[in-house]
Amino acid sequence: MTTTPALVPAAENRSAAAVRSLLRRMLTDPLGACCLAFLLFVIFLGLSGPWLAPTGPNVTDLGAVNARPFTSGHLLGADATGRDILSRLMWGTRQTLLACLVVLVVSVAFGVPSGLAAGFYRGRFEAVANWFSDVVMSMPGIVLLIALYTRTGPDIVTAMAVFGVLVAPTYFRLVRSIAVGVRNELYIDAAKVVGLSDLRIVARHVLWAVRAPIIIQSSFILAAGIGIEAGVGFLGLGDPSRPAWGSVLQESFNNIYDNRPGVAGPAILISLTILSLVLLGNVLRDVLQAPAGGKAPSARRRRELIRRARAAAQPDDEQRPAPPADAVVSIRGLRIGYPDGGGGLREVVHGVDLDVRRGEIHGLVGESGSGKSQIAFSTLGILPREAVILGGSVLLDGQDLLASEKLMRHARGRRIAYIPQEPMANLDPSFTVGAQLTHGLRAVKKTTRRDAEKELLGLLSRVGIKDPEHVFRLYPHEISGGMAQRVLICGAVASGPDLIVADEPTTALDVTVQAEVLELLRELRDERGLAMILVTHNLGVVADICGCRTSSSATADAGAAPL
Ligand SMILES: Nc1ncnc2c1ncn2[C@@H]1O[C@H](COP(=O)(O)OP(=O)(O)OP(=O)(O)O)[C@@H](O)[C@H]1O
Repeated sequence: MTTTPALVPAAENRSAAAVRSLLRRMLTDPLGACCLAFLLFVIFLGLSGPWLAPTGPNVTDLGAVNARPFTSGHLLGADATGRDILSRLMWGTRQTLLACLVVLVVSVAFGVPSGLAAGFYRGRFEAVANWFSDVVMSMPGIVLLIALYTRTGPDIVTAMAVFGVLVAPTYFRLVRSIAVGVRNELYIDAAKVVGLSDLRIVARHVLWAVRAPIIIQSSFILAAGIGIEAGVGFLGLGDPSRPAWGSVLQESFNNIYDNRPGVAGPAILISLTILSLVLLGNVLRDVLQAPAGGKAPSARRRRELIRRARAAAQPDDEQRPAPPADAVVSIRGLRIGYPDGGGGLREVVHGVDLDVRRGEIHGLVGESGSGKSQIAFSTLGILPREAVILGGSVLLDGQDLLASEKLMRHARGRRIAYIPQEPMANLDPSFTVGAQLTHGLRAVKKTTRRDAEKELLGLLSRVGIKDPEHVFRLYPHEISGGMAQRVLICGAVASGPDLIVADEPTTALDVTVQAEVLELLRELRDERGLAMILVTHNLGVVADICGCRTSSSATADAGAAPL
């Protein structure tokens, strides 16, 4: 017995659901819906041309020579030989769409596989492919197309295939740069370790990562294809026996002194199609590259969600104990939710009360996903954009930080500091340790650079960094994880905060360094009378550093397990 067959329909359902969700999000965007509707109309125009066009593409009506738009029987007018412009545009739509499709297929066929191979394998292939791409990009497209005309005659498909080769480097560069990043991800190493071939890894993981940028880029390439096809036709390089948008525009333009409004039909159609494709590309970018957590709700929607959540709250939810006088920070009735993607809200923190006193390290424990980080982030005002604070307060000196962005900004870094989980990821690799610490301190404290450096060197030594002058000049990649965490602790305490929020500060460190860092935190608490919120999974850490004073009120989504 195997469960594999059951997984296939599930995966298919998931991708069908993803496509449906993408379409829904595009259609709910008014701009996306309008662009899509217009492009569907253009496709309909092309497909229905032979049946719905008022006349054939080359039928002349000598009575209608240079007829203006809205003349009877000629909605968009007629050209100098009496051919109906609307009919020629409808017949020509197929030729134009075919030309765009050729550009797209050729450029994707050349650009995407070469970009994937160059980004994934790098080395000599990448160097050669880069060189080719640079050479191709430096070629003057229109001049090449004119030169081609002299050899092949009016062959729009060949001309657009050549244009496809000329724009292939845009895909190559895009795909290569993404593939270079993806190949270093740990899941690629994991895929190699389980024995997947390079081809399967590229097809399954790398191609998946580049799919959204390729789709977005394609709409811009299609727009460029229409422009180039129109340009080629306009220069008279198209096939005179087959109408296309560019050649219809050229005929109308040649006749502009006799029938000025006649240019309007083809010009508007070409412009609107290019505009729709470009705008659709922008909408696709917004939809496909929206943050994983989803879109932040609008202010109106946010108010509505808060109103509904408050209406649904139990009456005793609002009756909270008054904050004790000696608390540095008090959280009361904190409730946080996230839009669930179906118009509702998923509440992840359900009414948390918490007081932290001076000199107290308050352990915040709970199983993964129970909302510990959400509570910590809300005291710092750094919740994700899509988070909705449904109720409650974070009181510092009796003032609610959640009620005023100005208060929160002022408190953050000065009164409340943060020690993160991943020390390396929180240091900018482009700047030295000293530059980052000095910049951070001078952002919250009026002091000269020299004084700031002096103070920071003393603090670095205090947090256990040997030879602080040397470390001050090093870049983050030149120090160890434990040293990086000490540097961040130094940065956090430098401004003399009242409260430190430490989000799993020892998780990324090895056991010996963990113990040293915890000891350091305890010493700093004792020396400076700091209050601390310590988010952790590690009950040993809690027992060691927090004594018996741990939160018993973090009742969040997945069922916190307070001590
Ligand atoms: N940006 C987001 N969008 C939607 N839901 C989110 C987002 N961030 C967090 N959540 C949800 O909020 C809940 C609490 O997350 P949080 O990160 O606070 O958990 P945690 O207790 O800190 O977990 P861990 O110990 O694993 O870090 C989780 O169910 C999570 O799925």
